[in-house]
Amino acid sequence: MSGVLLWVNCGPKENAISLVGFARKDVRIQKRFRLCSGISFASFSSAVVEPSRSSEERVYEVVLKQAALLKEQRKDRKKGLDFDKPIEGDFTNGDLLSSAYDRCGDVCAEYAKTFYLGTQLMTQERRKAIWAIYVWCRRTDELVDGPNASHITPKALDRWEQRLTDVFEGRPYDMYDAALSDSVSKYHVDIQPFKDMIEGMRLDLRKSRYNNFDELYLYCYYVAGTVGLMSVPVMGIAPESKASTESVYNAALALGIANQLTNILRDVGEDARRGRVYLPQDELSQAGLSDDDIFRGKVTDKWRNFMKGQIKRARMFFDEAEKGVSELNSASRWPVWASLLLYRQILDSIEANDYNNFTKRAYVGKAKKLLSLPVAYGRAFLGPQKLTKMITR
Ligand SMILES: CC(C)=CCC/C(C)=C/CC/C(C)=C/CC/C(C)=C/[C@@H]1[C@@H](COP(=O)(O)OP(=O)(O)O)[C@]1(C)CC/C=C(\C)CC/C=C(\C)CCC=C(C)C
Ligand SMILES: [Mn+2]
Repeated sequence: MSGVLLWVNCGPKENAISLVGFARKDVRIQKRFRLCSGISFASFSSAVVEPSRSSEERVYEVVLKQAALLKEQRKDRKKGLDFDKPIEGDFTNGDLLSSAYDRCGDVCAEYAKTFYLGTQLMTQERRKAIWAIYVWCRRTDELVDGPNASHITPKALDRWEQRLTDVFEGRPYDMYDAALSDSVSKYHVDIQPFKDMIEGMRLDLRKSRYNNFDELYLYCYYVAGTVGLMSVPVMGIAPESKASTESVYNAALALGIANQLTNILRDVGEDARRGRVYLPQDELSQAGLSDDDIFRGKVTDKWRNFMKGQIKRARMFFDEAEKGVSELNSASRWPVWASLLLYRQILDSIEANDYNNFTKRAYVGKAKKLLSLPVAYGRAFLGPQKLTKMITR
C-alpha cells in the first residue's frame, strides 16, 4: 500500500489542549442525577458522594477536551474558513483519494442503508468524512463482532490501535484508512474517542458482566458515546447556534449512550446465548432477578417491571440527546434525527412485544421506517413539533 502512503499528506495531530478540570462537574452530575430519578440507582447516587471518580466524571473529562478542540474550529469559522469547501492541491493523487471515499460510501450503503440515505443531505465534504468515520467504526466493531471475532486477542487490538495512530499521523495502510486520515486532518477530530472505542472492544473481550450502571455507562461510552464525539466536529455546529460547544457534545454523547442501551435491551436473548449479560447486576437483583432468569428467558411480571425501568432510562438519554440536534448544522440534522427516531422506536417495539426480548427481536417495520424520514426532515428543518412527537412516540 505504499502508493497510498505517498499521496496522503497530513501532519501529526497533537493533543495540545490540556484537560479542563471539573469546574461544572457538580452541576452536571446533579442534572444527570435528576435525569435518572424515578429509577432506583444505588450506584448512581453513590457516585455523587464517593471520593473516587464515577464513569460519568471520567467521560465528562473527554467531553470537555473534545469541546475545547471544537471551540477552535468554531472560531476558525468566524474567521471565514470554510469547512465545506474541498481543499484543492492537498494531495498528489486526488483521484485515489476520491475513490477511497467512494468505497467508504459503498460500505455505508451496504451496511446502513437508511443512514446512507440520510447523509445525502449533508454537504459533500462532511458526508465523505462521516462515511470514513463510519467505516472505521464498523471495521473496529467487526473485529470483535464479525466472523473472525473468536481469533481476536488483546494483541490484535493493540495492533489496530497502532494502526490508528499511524492513520492520524498521515500514514494510512489502505484506502479506507486514507479517507479517514484525510478527514481527521481536515476537521478538528481528536484521536481520543477512537482510542476509547478500541478500549471498549478490549473490555468486551475480558468482561461479560456489569456490576452496576456506572460500569455499564462506561462501556456504552466506549462503544457508542465515542461515535457521537467523533461525529460532532464533522457535522458541525450551526453558525447561528447559541449553545455551548460542551452542551452539544453532551447531547451527542447522550445519543450514543441511548442507542447502545437500546441495542442492549433489544439483544438480551441473543447476548445471553453468547454467555453475555450487559444488564446491571445490582439492578437485576433489586428486581428479584438473576442471570438464571435471563438464561431461562421467561417473561414474568418481575421482568416486565425491570424492563420498564431500563426503557425509561434509555428514553431519558434520548430526551437529553434531542436537546442538541437542532444546534447542529442544518444539513447534518436530518440523518441524526432519522437515526434517533428509528433507534428510539426499537424501545416501543420491545413494549409491543410485551417485553419478550429473549426470543423476539424488536424491530422497526418498513412503514414506520419510511414515515420516520419525513418526520425527521420536518424536525431538522422546521424544528421539533408536537404533532410529529405524537406520531413517533
Ligand atoms: C448520523 C449518524 C447516525 C452518524 C453516525 C455515523 C457513524 C460514524 C456511525 C458508526 C456506527 C458504528 C458502526 C459503531 C460501531 C460500534 C457499534 C456497532 C455501535 C452500535 C450502533 C448500532 O449499530 P447496529 O444496530 O448495527 O448494531 P449491531 O452491530 O448490529 O449490534 C450503536 C448502537 C451505536 C451507534 C452510535 C451512534 C450512531 C451515535 C450517534 C450520535 C451522533 C451522530 C451525534 C449526533 C449529535 C448530536 C448533537 C445529538
Ligand atoms: Mn455490534
